[in-house]
Amino acid sequence: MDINNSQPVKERDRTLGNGLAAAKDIAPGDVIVRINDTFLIVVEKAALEQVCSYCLAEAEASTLKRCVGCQKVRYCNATCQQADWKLIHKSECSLFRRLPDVPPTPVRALYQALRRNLPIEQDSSSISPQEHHFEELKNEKKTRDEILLQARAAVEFSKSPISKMDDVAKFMCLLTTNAFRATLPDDTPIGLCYEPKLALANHSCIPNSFIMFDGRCILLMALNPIKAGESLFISYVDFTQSREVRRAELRQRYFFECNCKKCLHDESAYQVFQDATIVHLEKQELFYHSKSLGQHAESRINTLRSLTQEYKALEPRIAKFYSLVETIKATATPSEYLDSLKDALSGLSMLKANQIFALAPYPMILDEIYLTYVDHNKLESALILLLFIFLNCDVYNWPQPNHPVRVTRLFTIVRLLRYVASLEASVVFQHVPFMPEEAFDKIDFVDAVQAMLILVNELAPVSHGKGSRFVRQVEEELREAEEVQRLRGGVGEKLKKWQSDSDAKSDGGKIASQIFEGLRTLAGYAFTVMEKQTL
Ligand SMILES: C[S@@+](CC[C@H](N)C(=O)[O-])C[C@H]1O[C@@H](n2cnc3c(N)ncnc32)[C@H](O)[C@@H]1O
Repeated sequence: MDINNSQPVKERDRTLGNGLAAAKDIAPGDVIVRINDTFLIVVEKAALEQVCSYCLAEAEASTLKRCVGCQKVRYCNATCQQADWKLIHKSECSLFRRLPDVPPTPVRALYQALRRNLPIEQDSSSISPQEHHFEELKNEKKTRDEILLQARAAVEFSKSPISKMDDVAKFMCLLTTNAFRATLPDDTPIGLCYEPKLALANHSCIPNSFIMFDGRCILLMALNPIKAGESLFISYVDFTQSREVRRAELRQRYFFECNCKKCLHDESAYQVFQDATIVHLEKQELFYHSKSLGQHAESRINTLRSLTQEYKALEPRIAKFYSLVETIKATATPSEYLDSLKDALSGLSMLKANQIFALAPYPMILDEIYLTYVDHNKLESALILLLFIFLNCDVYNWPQPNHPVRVTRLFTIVRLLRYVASLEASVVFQHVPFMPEEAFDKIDFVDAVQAMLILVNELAPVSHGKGSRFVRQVEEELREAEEVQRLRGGVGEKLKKWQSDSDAKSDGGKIASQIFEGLRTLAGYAFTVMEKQTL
């Protein structure tokens, strides 16, 4: 499935600088570019215990083998260790042994570039000219000092000639503007990645493509159908945030004012959803009916139009929420933090009354509450809240079903369902005594695990790439779920049949429909949960 790297044609767009464009017509979920061995990847300090420093596979620290020399990095096996030794660790290992701590990630990136003799000079023929905002960064004293300090450290550590300082400082600016956050399949950040070919992709708050990592391999994948010659846009920021938040981040880090359609007209998630080209997948349809999502979005757009003043009046409360997360989270006890989140939510009661759940910061507050439940092992409540977030926020904020954030959410729902499935019903009720018994009536959680995994399995190749680690993991978990079902002698075979024929009217289709209806009912208790669930 490799695509020739030279296929995406570069185009000169006068307003955005260099960019990428599609070389041929592309369908959602297609891999536009696949680069098997990325130019530069550095695992950050916080992830060193959690991932193999060469192939970037996640594993328990106890199963990864520590480098006996520096004791800092870990590997899956001897093959990964030898490959990394050859690539960079031979140098880095002795550096780590000399230093009291692992140097900052950008310094290690520069060090690696210098030790590997990567072509970092801007006029180098192997790196096409890229925006590095050297002048802008130079003008900000704090940033300039930091960049110079980091460049000096890298030059010193790598024993490079001091004459390289200028190039190194420029490359540092290039990294600041062009590096990607390397991530695990579930979007957990694990380091820094620089890939010159893909760094040319420009930004839009309504992107038509996205970056995906699969170990050391980096993919550019399509969200929408894209015609040959059309520009490719990824999003540099969380595009579900408000326009102010997005623009501030883009200005500060990338030095431009975003003028995409969403920014120009301050479009809401519901408007973007209505304009999006969404591929309807029959199995997913049984969980969320896209027709009713469309109707709901349309009526939210009308409601928002009639509530312009009231919505404007919420701005101070919204600003308060952002400062809350930054300040209180670090100092308050978890219970106090949860109470503040609920306060923030009740300050936005106008949005709840009008069922406008997809607008920032409503989903962010719900997310924080959900994460607080997870952190405190309130997993039944976390499940109910996540189902609500998925069905009321995510489906609008990430309109394309193959968006990796959406698919990862579904997979997290599977994990929580599996936890509940492992408990006796009476134990579940003890954990959430405030839930009425009938809330769980319609659901067999073991069946629900299988049905949801079928949805994730359908999406994983178009969200994470065919044959990727994530796809293999989902396939493995689906096989396990089927085996459990086989031993139980339940509806597993019928669901399996539905998986291959997608027939909503078949026995399996009807069973899946009932399961999803049960899950939607459960999501309907999200506010009961938030009212009653303490830590
Ligand atoms: C990662 S680079 C993308 C490639 C860049 N256009 C180039 O010519 O090298 C990021 C920089 O591209 C420019 N850029 C990207 N998206 C843009 C947009 N939507 N509007 C204006 N400038 C943009 C900004 O200067 C930004 O700092």
